[in-house]
Amino acid sequence: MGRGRQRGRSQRKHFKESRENVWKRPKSDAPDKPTWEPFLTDNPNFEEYYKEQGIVKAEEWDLFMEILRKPLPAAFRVNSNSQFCDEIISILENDFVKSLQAEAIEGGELEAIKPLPWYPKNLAWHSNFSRKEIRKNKILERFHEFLKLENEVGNMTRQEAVSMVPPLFLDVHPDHFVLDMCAAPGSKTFQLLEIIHGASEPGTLPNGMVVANDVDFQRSNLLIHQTKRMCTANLIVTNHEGQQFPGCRLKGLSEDMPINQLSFDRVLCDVPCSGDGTLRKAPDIWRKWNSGMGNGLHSLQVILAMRGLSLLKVGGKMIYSTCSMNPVEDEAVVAEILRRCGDSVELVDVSDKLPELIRRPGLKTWKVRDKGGWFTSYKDVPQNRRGGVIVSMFPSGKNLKDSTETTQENENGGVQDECKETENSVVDAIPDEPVVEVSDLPLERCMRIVPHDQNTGAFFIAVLHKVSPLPEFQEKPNPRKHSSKKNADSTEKSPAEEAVVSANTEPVEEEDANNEKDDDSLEPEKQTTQGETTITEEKEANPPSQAGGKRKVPMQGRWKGFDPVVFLKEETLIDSIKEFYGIKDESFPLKTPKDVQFPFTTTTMIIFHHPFTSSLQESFQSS
Ligand SMILES: C[S@@+](CC[C@H](N)C(=O)[O-])C[C@H]1O[C@@H](n2cnc3c(N)ncnc32)[C@H](O)[C@@H]1O
Repeated sequence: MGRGRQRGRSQRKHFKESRENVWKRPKSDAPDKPTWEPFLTDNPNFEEYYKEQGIVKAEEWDLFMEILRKPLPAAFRVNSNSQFCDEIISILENDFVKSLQAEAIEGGELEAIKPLPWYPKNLAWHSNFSRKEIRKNKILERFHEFLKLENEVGNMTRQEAVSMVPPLFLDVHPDHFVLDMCAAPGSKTFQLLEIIHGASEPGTLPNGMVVANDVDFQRSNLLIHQTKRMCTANLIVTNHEGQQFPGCRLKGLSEDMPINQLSFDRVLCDVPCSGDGTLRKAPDIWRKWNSGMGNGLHSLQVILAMRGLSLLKVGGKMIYSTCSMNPVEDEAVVAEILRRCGDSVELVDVSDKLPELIRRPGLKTWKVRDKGGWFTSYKDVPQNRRGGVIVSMFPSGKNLKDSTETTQENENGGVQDECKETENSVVDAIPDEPVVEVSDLPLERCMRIVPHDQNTGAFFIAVLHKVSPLPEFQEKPNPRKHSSKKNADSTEKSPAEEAVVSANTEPVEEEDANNEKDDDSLEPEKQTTQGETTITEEKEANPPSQAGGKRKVPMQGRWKGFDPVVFLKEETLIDSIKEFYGIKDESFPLKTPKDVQFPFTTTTMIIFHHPFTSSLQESFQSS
């Protein structure tokens, strides 16, 4: 057994043990025994911040906090492409639900697993059992084993309920080219692949494809691990800074077809964020949270979204989403990209879609906080705070004081006149009162899901439609301006802000947390082939810089992560697989030809796991 695998096991054990103990209270009969304290579920800064932002109505506040402090119910999805999909739903409905209901009636306590009412075709479910209950109850134990096994083979996926929402609003079709810009650990990529494969006949490949990108190569391992359960040939995984994602060229299928610039029908921009929507699942965020976390990510989020829009086809749609409730990471980012894009991008009203999903309209007004205090308008931000607090964080996106001064110099119009001039904002100002900026962009079309709406985590989603090419200067990434390392807007980091590095990523489901292997040797290729289409990078992206704090840069050169191709070397193992699948030598030669290197044969074995064996077999044999 390799060193990497051993280390992985012990990491997993340690991880599990620490997770088990998170909610455990010290036993009164063993006071001297060292035990884990439960995580604090208090943070005065958090409470003050969200009260001030009016994230929920005053009368909802106590319920909001109460639910935030409760552990999150587990949620999972049945893979709609699995050949066992109907069977699995039937087992859930007729076996587990009924047995649990019967037990609940007898014992009066257990709550049965339930489908999520807003997810189509009863494909997504949630259950609300503690680990203790699982250990004590035979049906739950059996259910847990079932879930683990089906998850492993790709028939089911554990995924936080609200994280399932963005792909549902993206309106993906099987022939779409989709870019998932910040994709790891890949739960939404998996959903996108399900849609791409949705209509294809067994043995055929759909025309669409998903390019799943993440800057973090270690998290990309999880992405590969997650998506390989789909057995798809319609996925490319890339390791770029999303804001520098390179322009790609599609090589024509025939000589008379010109080379085309690759643009995407759909883009999912599920950005790194402060992650306070995942507090119920990752309670350590209670301790780390501070308002600087959101401020420090705002600029990166804007440039990621802008690059997504520039890679989007005219007529295409993009989702901007975060698992944060913070308006500086949510509405402020959407407002800024709408301002930058002018009439070329619209915020889509999706209020009639998925009516059973409870959500709230986006905010029109918010404030910005940093160590210096609260600011209602950029004009109030002192010079020495302007490194960390920038103008696009405010509802107007403008430095109203500067404009007002100009207006006042010309005539006595004051702020009200400025208000007329400001296309995208309304400003309520009474002399000597703080200015309250209210965006008049249609931000109510964004949606925010808060935990007490339907016992979930929190999420923010905006659907954008590119109606015409972006203003020319917004179409291309500007390496100088857009490199996150050099981004002056987000340089000021408080010590607690550094904590964002661990909080800004959607937490990985426990089962996914152990996929490391450290002795792999697959060279990443500059050219990737998908079907007959060759995708060539137009240019090398700039050297990767640090995104969103002290993020590790992706490994260049040798692939050091999880190897998606397993090399089988033992003849006996190969023979047993041949026997199991009934593979005949003449139809699919597996023996190593004398003049061919061994990996040729072993790669063939991997392709054999692929459901589209016949078509791949043909192209493989002819190559
Ligand atoms: C919220 S998580 C994405 C969750 C993922 N969409 C899913 O559903 O499984 C954000 C991801 O963005 C990645 N990330 C951070 N900075 C990035 C950048 N500049 N470009 C691309 N990805 C980035 C992180 O590594 C992280 O995996």
